[in-house]
Amino acid sequence: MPIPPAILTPDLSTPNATVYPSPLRQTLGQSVQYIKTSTPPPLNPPDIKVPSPTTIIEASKRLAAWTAVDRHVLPECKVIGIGSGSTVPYVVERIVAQGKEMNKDRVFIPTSFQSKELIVNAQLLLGDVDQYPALDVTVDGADEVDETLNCIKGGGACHLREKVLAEAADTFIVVADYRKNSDVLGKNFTQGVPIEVAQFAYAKVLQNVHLLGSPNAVLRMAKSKAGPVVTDNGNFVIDAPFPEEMMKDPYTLLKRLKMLTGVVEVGLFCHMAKAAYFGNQDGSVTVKWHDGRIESVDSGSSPIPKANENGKNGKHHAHNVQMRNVSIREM
Ligand SMILES: O=C[C@H](O)[C@H](O)[C@H](O)COP(=O)(O)O
Repeated sequence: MPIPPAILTPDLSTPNATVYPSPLRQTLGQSVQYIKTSTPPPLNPPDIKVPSPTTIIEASKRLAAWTAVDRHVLPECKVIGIGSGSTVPYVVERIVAQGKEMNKDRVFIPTSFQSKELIVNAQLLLGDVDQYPALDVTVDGADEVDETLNCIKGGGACHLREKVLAEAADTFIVVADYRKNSDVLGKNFTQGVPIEVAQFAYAKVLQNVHLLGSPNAVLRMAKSKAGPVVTDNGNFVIDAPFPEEMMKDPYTLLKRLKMLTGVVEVGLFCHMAKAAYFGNQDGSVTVKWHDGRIESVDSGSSPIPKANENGKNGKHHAHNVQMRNVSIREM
């Protein structure tokens, strides 16, 4: 996929609250507020050919990733966590598009072998959390996100390092396509909560996870290798589907799972994300904020980004894809 050559310095203003206070839905004891934002930065996506279901999903991922990078990977962000999964390449793509000058004094911390490769291949400076235990921002994908920004992560078995970098960052941002936008975890991502376990302890942990309410929990097996998946940390992964009632309170479930001896990390990320960006089929981006606000960023009617006119001298110029003013709508 071509990296857009433009060096963009978008209008990186944060959402500018014209707040509509009517309490439409309760989340975390707060009312949902639908907000109107200032004109969001234009996107400048490269050409994508004829839409097919796959490219619509990919376009949705890209829209989410680019919008999130434009808003949260700001010039002052110098230590940046790079998540894992199929949405994160678009995050790196957009960061690269901010230009060499912007990136020359930044360091990028990977959450996996995959994201290390992305950083190295993009010729960005690779760092380690050993050297940089405090990050400005981490941007990562998710398998599912609920109403209050709890996430299931670890579909790619990367959730231990991802959680470390999510926690270490001042700002943790999630990017995903519309399929991940959910009200209760486990509805869309049905394979279960990923639980990284020490190899030695897996059978005992599995037994305990069954007793804890997930009788169908299994050890994750590799696809092109005989035997189980082994994480970047040399551990195994258990996938544990829990009943909806338990998934409605993921924080309690997280605490119970973490108490099991042999569990290294659980792929439930509770109360961590500041915002989650979902690219939609219609070309809009839904942004769920940690305080319950839901924003809809309309980038035009087509789900497939059109060709662009590149910016010059680090400034924005006209783009064919202009994100219109944010519309307010109930969801
Ligand atoms: O272990 C993998 C990570 O948690 C990913 O961020 C997650 O699985 C989402 O990946 P994708 O963007 O490919 O759906």
